[in-house]
Amino acid sequence: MMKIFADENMPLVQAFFAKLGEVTLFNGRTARANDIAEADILLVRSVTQVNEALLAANKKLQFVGTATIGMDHIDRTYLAARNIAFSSAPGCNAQSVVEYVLSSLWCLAERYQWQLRDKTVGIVGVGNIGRRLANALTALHIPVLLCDPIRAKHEADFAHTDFEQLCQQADIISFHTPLTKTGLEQTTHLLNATQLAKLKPDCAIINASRGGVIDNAALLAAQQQCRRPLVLDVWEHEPEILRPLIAYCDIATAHIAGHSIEGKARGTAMLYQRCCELLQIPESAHLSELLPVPAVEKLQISANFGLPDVQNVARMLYDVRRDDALFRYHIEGKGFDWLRKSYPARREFSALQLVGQATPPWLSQLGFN
Ligand SMILES: NC(=O)C1=CN([C@@H]2O[C@H](COP(=O)(O)OP(=O)(O)OC[C@H]3O[C@@H](n4cnc5c(N)ncnc54)[C@H](O)[C@@H]3O)[C@@H](O)[C@H]2O)C=CC1
Ligand SMILES: O=C(O)C(=O)[C@H](O)COP(=O)(O)O
Repeated sequence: MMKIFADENMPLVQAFFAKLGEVTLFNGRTARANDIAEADILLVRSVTQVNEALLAANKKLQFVGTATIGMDHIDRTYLAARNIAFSSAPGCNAQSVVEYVLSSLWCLAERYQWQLRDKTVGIVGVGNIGRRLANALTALHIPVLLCDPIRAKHEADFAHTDFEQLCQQADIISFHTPLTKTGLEQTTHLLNATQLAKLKPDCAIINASRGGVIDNAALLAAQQQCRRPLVLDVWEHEPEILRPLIAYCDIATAHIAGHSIEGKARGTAMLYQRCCELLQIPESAHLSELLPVPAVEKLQISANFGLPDVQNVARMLYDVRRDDALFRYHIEGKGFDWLRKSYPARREFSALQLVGQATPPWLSQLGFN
């Protein structure tokens, strides 16, 4: 019987994988080689470094899956050398991150009395998340600048703004790149002391990508010099983050931007589908049948429903201030990993059906059903 080892924080892993083999759960942050030496299939999330140190003792491993978008914790070169099949879950929680950013923008606009339509949002990294965010902001009539040099190289019609220019022009910058450490477009410390000095004095920074995309020490120094609006979901050296930085954040959260129920569950479902393909067996479990029924399924809207109302409806589903309050209350005591493991349920906009005579088309651009 197949031995499947899965991170204990993967939702629905028994529901999906129990028919494929014997499922054993493990602590993703502390897992060592002996813990998973018997695995035929290894399913992880972002906190497990999958490399030779972890896998050298396991000679039978056939497949590694990460139920995440980011892959910076996976040594893909080593897996290829061992001829171990690999899959991530591209886009699984992209909408969840977009809704995190939208909630943060509405929170900042309220706090600083901004009119978001008067602000230009620079999106750095325009893949699954960045493009969805750009669509949503456009639906809200918020101007955007797009920075993605890799897409610019391959897509003649991509409206690229280079990073230097974006830093000088944007009123708000949101990062959505992978964390890469090599290559011409590497993103480690993409926002460093030099670039920070070039931002508009009140340019807001939002990071829900990876902590290392921003030099956190330089960010702290810059904030101490001249405090700007700041939203951090990801931090360098998680879970041992730079604690003094928290006081300089408007919103501080524990790497939970992608943690909607749908976002995490889609990750498990995508790995299940990939395993079924590899094992050449038909899928017998389906996400639509396994997601819990939302507390609020439908909302009747009238012809008067407009953009100001969407913020109120969105806040009913998710208000990032909840996560910020939890973070500040528990970070010193129960800590970063506890905050992630015990993350309260959060449903995506798609869980709510807005019913009306003529629902505005921009609602679907925001992710509503
Ligand atoms: N905070 C959280 O909970 C979550 C964080 N993430 C992070 O967000 C990242 C992005 O996610 P997706 O949009 O789904 O990935 P994606 O791979 O679809 O898009 C990333 C985009 O960044 C671009 N890029 C790479 N290097 C760049 C550079 N130097 N400057 C500008 N653009 C660059 C790529 O060309 C690509 O279009 C993930 O790699 C992951 O690290 C993803 C999900 C949840
Ligand atoms: O998908 C990604 O990439 C993320 O950053 C996930 O939100 C990470 O979630 P965990 O695997 O750390 O629970």
